Order: sequence, then C-alpha cells, then structure tokens
Amino acid sequence: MGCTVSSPDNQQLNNDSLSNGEADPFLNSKKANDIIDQQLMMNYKKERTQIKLLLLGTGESGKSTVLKQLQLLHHGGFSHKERTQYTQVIWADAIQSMKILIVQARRLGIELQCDDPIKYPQLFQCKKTVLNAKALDMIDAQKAGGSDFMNEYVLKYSERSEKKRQNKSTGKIHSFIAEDKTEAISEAEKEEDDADDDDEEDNDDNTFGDSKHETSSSGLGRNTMDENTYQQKRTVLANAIKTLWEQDLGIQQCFDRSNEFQLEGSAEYYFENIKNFSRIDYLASDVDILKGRIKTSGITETNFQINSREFKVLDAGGQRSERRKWIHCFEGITCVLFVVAVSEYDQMLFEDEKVNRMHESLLLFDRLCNSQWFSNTPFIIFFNKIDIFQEKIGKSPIRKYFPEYQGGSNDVNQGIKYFESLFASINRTNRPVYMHRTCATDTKSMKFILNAVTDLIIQQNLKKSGLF
Ligand SMILES: Nc1nc2c(ncn2[C@@H]2O[C@H](COP(=O)(O)OP(=O)(O)OP(=O)(O)O)[C@@H](O)[C@H]2O)c(=O)[nH]1
Ligand SMILES: [Mg+2]
Repeated sequence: MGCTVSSPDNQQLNNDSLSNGEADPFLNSKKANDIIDQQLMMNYKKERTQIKLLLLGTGESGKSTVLKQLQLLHHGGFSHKERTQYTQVIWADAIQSMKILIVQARRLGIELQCDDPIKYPQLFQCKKTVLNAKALDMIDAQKAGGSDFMNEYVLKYSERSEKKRQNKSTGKIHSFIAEDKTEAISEAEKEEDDADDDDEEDNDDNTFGDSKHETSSSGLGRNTMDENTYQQKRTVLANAIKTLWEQDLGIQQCFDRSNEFQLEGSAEYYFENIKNFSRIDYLASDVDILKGRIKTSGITETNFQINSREFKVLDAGGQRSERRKWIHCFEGITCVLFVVAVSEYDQMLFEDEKVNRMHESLLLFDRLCNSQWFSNTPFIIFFNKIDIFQEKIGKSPIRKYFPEYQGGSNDVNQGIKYFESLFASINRTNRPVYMHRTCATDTKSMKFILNAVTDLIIQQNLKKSGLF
C-alpha cells in the first residue's frame, strides 16, 4: 500500500540523499528560493547603482548622434552592420535630397539653370538623370533596414504622406505626460495601436518627385543588373548630383532657403561626398554615420561601462507620434539629457509644417522639466547644432521668428544666450538645469563634453545614494 520497508541499507541511502539535499523537497525549494533571492538582491543592487540616462527632445534634435558619440567613446565604435546600413541610407537620401531641391525650387519660384536645355544642356541632362533615378533601385533595401527602412522612406518622401503624418501627429504634445500614470499608459497603448494601423496603409503610397511609382519597387533593380552596369549607373547619377550641386545657381539658392521646406540636415555633406557613396564597395566612415540620419522608432537601450559605473542610456524617438511611447521609460531615471537643435529656430516641424521647431522644443521642455515625474531628476540641456547656427544667423535673422530678441543679428554668442535664457526661464522648479553648447557630430568636442557630463552624473548619483 505504498509503504516501504526500511532496511538498514535503505535507511543509509535515504540519509545520504537527505544530506545531499537531493530528495528533500523542502531543502530543494529553499535552495531555489535562495537563488531567486540572491538574483533579486543582485538586480536590486544593480538597479540602485546603475545610472539611467534618458535622451529626450524633439525629432532630429540630435539625440541619437549624442548616443553615437558615446558608442565611439565607450563601445569601441560602430559595427559592420551599422556601417553597411548607413552606406545605403545615405546614398538613397542623397538622391532624394537633390530631387527635393529641384522640385522645391519650382514651388518657390526659383529659376533653375538646369531647366534651360538650350543654354545649359549639360545641367539639363543632369537634372533628367536625377529625376529619373529611382533611389530604391539604387540601393540594397534589405541592408538599409528592410521594412522599417521602407516605411520610413515612404513617410519621408511621399507627398501624400505629408498630410498623413500631420494627421498622425495629433498635436497633443502633452498626452504622454499626464500626471495620472495609469491613464497615460492606457491612452498611450490605444494611440500606439491606432498608429500601427496607419502604418500599414502607407505602403502603397507614391514617392515624392517625378518617379511616381518608386515605392512600389522593392529595390530589385540592383539584383537584375550585373555589377559593372550597376556601378556605372551609380557613377553617372553621382556625377549628375555633384554637377547640379556645384554649378546650378538655382539649386544653391534653393538650398539657402531650405528652412522653408523639409530637407535632410546633412544634405550638403552628402552632396560634397557623393562620389564615395556611389561606390558599391564603399563602407560608411565614423563621420558618415554621425552625419547620417535614421529616425529612432520607440526607445533604444544601450549599456555602457563608464568610469567603472554601469550606464544605461535610453534614446527615445522625438517626433510627436513617438512621444506617446515615452511614458514607458520614465521610471527610475537618474538624469534627463534634453537635446535642443538651436539652429532650428527658423524651421518648421517635419510632422506639422505649421509649427516652429524651437517653439515645440520649448513647450516640450516645459512639460518635462516641470513634471512631477522628474521632480527629483537632474536635467542637462544640450544646445546642439551650434555649427549650423553659426552659419545661419547672419542669413536668417532670429528676430524674424522671435521678435523679442534684442541681440545682434550676427552675434552667435548673444543668439545662443537668448535661447538659453528662454529655456532657463521655463524651469519653475528649484533644481538647477545644466547647459552645454554642442556640435554632436564633432567627436573631439563631444568627447570633452560627454566626459564632463558623465562625471557630473556619477557625482550627483553618489551624493543622492548617500555613498559620497
Ligand atoms: N551639423 C550638425 N548636424 C547634426 C548635429 N547633431 C545632429 N546632427 C544631424 O542631425 C540629424 C538628426 O540627428 P539624430 O541624432 O538622428 O536626431 P534625433 O534627435 O535622434 O531624431 P529622432 O530619432 O527623430 O528623435 C542627423 O543627420 C545628424 O547627423 C550637429 O551638432 N551639427
Ligand atoms: Mg534618434
């Protein structure tokens, strides 16, 4: 009946097993509990000592570029996969950027020399080459990021998408930061679902420019050509882009007015280096990757070991439709690094061309800095893109967009100071906001600034945890 007779041999065996703990269910579960407790304690200690740095700011302000600099400083640089991806993306963006300049010149009533076949036959031919080029046939879309790249490409370059992204951008800049966390999360989840539904519809959209059915292409053109023909086509296209860029005065004029429409911030760099990007064996350099742009979707997490401390850096997509996801990463943040593109005082949002980018950044900062979520969290602001700011302020007066600006129209220092004071005046808490002027694409200056910033965060964190 299930009883066992305990023989002396049996008893010895049982005693041995018990002493090994193999057959004792209580001892076994205690062991398992101990392991879980140990793990929890380790996680708890790690959580307590790990520094969580959150990169926030509007779209295109330079958050991911700051992350890339951290990668160069503390992660041994970029992987082969990243280099391959940026090589493809930049080449496609370079082609589209030149198309945009041609089309926008017409919209703005700027006369293009390449529109005159009699006086400028060579430029006319170059224009035809560019407008007929299908960027997706000129790249390996899979290497460029597959379906993520394709969706992004359509959203960026389709005229129809311009309206769609405006609709998607609800204008509800504040929705992500409702003080009631549960309400905000459920709202975020609902809106995220809606956004996903929209994405699917985007796939059959047409592309900006003369190549009407470009996005229906799967980038297969590259596979149907032999290598020599493919390289030849790319070389011809690169020469056309370079010639238009260097010789057509209308293109230059249009570029000077690029704050009036959406153009890649690094378009000039792409055109200047177009021959590199056209080579099929070319692999993006560190600088290319820093200059290249891949919009962040969602939130990425990267771990670093900095001065023997664990850092987790969270990089959030900054466009309006991305911000509803932010709420998911607000917990346990050690420091917020807010990035402002100071050069964008005269530009409109990609997602809503009626809204000034600097105004959006100020509003966003107001909501974040004065929110209960971050009442004990230090804020650092990077006033970024100072290189573009320097070049631009002489040509595009700050006063035109910020009439209360009293500083000199060519004075870079006064100009940045003005924006710094606007941001400082928004801070209604009694904690300080640290500010730095940055050019996130410049590795040398960023090394210095990022070292100072990470030191400051470590010090602050030690003080806060009572370890210092
Ligand atoms: N010239 C110049 N370009 C910069 C600077 N910082 C960033 N950029 C460029 O600006 C573009 C956008 O930068 P990202 O780092 O992708 O911007 P982001 O804030 O991560 O954008 P989202 O992911 O959409 O939120 C890239 O092409 C960068 O190379 C800068 O200081 N100077
Ligand atoms: Mg980004």
